[in-house]
Amino acid sequence: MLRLIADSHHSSVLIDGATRSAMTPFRKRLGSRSKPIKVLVLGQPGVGKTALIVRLVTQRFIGEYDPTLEKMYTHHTEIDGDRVTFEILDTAGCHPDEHGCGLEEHIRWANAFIVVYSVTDRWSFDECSRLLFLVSYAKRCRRHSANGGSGAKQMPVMLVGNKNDLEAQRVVSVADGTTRSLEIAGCTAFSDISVRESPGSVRRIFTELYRSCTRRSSGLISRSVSYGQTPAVDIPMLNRTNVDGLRGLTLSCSPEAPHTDRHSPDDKTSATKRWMQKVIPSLKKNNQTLHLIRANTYHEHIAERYS
Ligand SMILES: Nc1nc2c(ncn2[C@@H]2O[C@H](COP(=O)(O)OP(=O)(O)OP(=O)(O)O)[C@@H](O)[C@H]2O)c(=O)[nH]1
Repeated sequence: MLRLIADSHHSSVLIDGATRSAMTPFRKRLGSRSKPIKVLVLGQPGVGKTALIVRLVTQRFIGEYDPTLEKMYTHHTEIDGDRVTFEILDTAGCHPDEHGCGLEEHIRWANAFIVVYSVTDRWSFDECSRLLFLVSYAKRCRRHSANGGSGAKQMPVMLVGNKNDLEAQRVVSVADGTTRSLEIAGCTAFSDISVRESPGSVRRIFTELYRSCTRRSSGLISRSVSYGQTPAVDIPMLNRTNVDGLRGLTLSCSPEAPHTDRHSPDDKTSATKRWMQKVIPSLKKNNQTLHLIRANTYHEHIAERYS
């Protein structure tokens, strides 16, 4: 069994099964959060669930992971000055139809969800819909249960397309992922990343989950989309932004920054607009509005509206 060792900044412990617990020293922070955020990581076998979690807790990409064991990880970190503990359950390729899989129980246990697919595997993407449906159904049940409504709205669900370093083998486009995340009720964010190439994107996913749980991400923004920073992507780097007064999907880009798009001779702004043309129909269908915030005018909160 793989055992992870605490590093200097983020004390991280792997727990065998869900029953054993472990504590590691943690230096005092300004703020604190006593309740751990329980994150359930779902997805088909081989999409990179374990790699994603291991990347978070060790900052390493190990390459090969035990495909059969279900594992619980505890990760202590600091976000926005708060001490944060994540309990992360890796469902290890558990298929929804498998007998004794315990998926429903896991969904009940969790208060944040990451549903992972591989951008090189269409089936893993299609199966996400079912997982997202199960999660969203469980959330609705909690909301309607006698006293269970309180936390239901704060249960973020993130759809993550992994392995975008394998651009040549990509069969699920970023637009597909974005559209799916907009179509499925209860999905709060979408990210197209490479666990292997972009450790920062993994960290951003968990930061986003924490902020959603604590309602610190702008409540005005109904969805968020982000990309791992990799030269292989055929669209520019876009980040979710918190901008007061805007509803819908908000993106920021840096048109003045040197573009890293090796597939297109266009500058970032053109690439952004091209990409938006693909996404806008699905936004309209879902009554979403897309705002493009230029990074250089971001602080003045000047937005160009595309709707
Ligand atoms: N190229 C590439 N390979 C990746 C990436 N993430 C994971 N992998 C590889 O994909 C394979 C499967 O990764 P795992 O983390 O074991 O996938 P899993 O979803 O946990 O699989 P199960 O445990 O079977 O459910 C491994 O060989 C990883 O090295 C990535 O971002 N890029």
